[in-house]
Amino acid sequence: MGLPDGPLPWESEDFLRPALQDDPLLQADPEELCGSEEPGSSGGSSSRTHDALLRRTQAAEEGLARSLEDVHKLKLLVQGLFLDAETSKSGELGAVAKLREDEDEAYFSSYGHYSIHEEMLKDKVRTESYRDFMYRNAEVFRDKVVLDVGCGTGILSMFAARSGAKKVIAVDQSEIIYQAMDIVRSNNLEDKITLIKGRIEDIKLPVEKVDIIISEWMGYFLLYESMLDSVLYARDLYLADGGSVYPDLCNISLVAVGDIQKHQDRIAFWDDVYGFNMACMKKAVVHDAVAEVVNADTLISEPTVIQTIDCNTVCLSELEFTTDFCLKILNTADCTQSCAHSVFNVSLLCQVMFSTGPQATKTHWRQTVFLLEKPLFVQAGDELQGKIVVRKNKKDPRSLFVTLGLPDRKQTYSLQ
Ligand SMILES: C[S@@+](CC[C@H](N)C(=O)[O-])C[C@H]1O[C@@H](n2cnc3c(N)ncnc32)[C@H](O)[C@@H]1O
Repeated sequence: MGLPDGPLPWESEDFLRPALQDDPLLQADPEELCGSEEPGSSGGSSSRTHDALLRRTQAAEEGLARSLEDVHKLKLLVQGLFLDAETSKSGELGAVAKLREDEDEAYFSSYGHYSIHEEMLKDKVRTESYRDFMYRNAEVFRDKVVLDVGCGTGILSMFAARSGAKKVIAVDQSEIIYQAMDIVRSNNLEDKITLIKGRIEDIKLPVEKVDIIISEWMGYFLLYESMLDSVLYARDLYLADGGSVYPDLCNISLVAVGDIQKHQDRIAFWDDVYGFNMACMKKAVVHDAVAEVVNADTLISEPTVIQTIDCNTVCLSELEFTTDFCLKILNTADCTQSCAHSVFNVSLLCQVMFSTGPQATKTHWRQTVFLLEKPLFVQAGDELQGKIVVRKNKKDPRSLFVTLGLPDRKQTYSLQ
């Protein structure tokens, strides 16, 4: 897959101009439309704004109707403004929330199959960390209303219920929720856990506010899948003052790796494949970030944190970032790749944390490897300076582009 090449049609001003140039409301500053209302308030001006926007959408549909597709894009834009106005504390609406159902279908159908849930449930580091933090902090959950964003089989909801939550609302868009309904009944927790099928961005919860949001939203390289966007959406709309999102603190670290064997397997391999030169394939190979287990013996630097996320305060824009880093080299070697991993932390009374790093117990996330096209010679004691840029793919906001700048090179990788 190539790099993003310019804005989508509805992102360009030219697309909007013919439709909107005479419409003062749609030309208004988005901040004016958002006003200063609290998220979730059913105050008049947001719904008025919504009505007015809808009226204008209808007019736009009648007047414009360049094609059904154009009208759909316009509706999306208006819907985006409406949601901004009514729901988002920060005034931001993530690209994931704006995805059409058909654009996001493959994502949710992948979660409909039992096997992905089996893999996650069998990842003891992950699942036991969630269990331990809820069971050991039962006083935090007692009599609370809890929202589980993306409940899957319902495992986190059931941990929360067993920890004494008064009510748990479990939401998932994928078909796995039908299994969760059976699972919850089989464990006699139907009085406590309410399951709702739908995207958190599309449904209305049966309560105005929740005390706690739990979610297992973490993807490869922490941010792949962009599911954190959905958790932040839920936080801004439903979390009561003084409420908490768990896990709360996460970070992404980078470390240098010297693994010539792995490099040859993936790069030099193409020079001679059964006697044929396939070197042109290298260009494709080096742009793919790969999730794999890195042998801890091949690490040649100290890890360095490139991003810290506090789920209670982070805003959407911070999920794309640029960070300068410095890797302290410990061993003289050819640096063949860098690898990223995450640490998840739940800073409660009884703190629980786990790492997906190469030196920790293996998890289903493994590590994310960024292979260097050509190895880079480094010596013990060197400080390898670099810059990392993380951006969502505009054409597919659940996937990411990561650009790694090192002293004499720059490479962009895609995570998809
Ligand atoms: C990583 S799985 C976690 C499942 C479960 N919580 C667990 O810990 O085993 C994420 C789940 O969130 C669901 N999900 C992702 N984004 C969602 C959204 N915006 N609305 C509703 N469900 C969502 C997916 O369908 C998937 O089942």
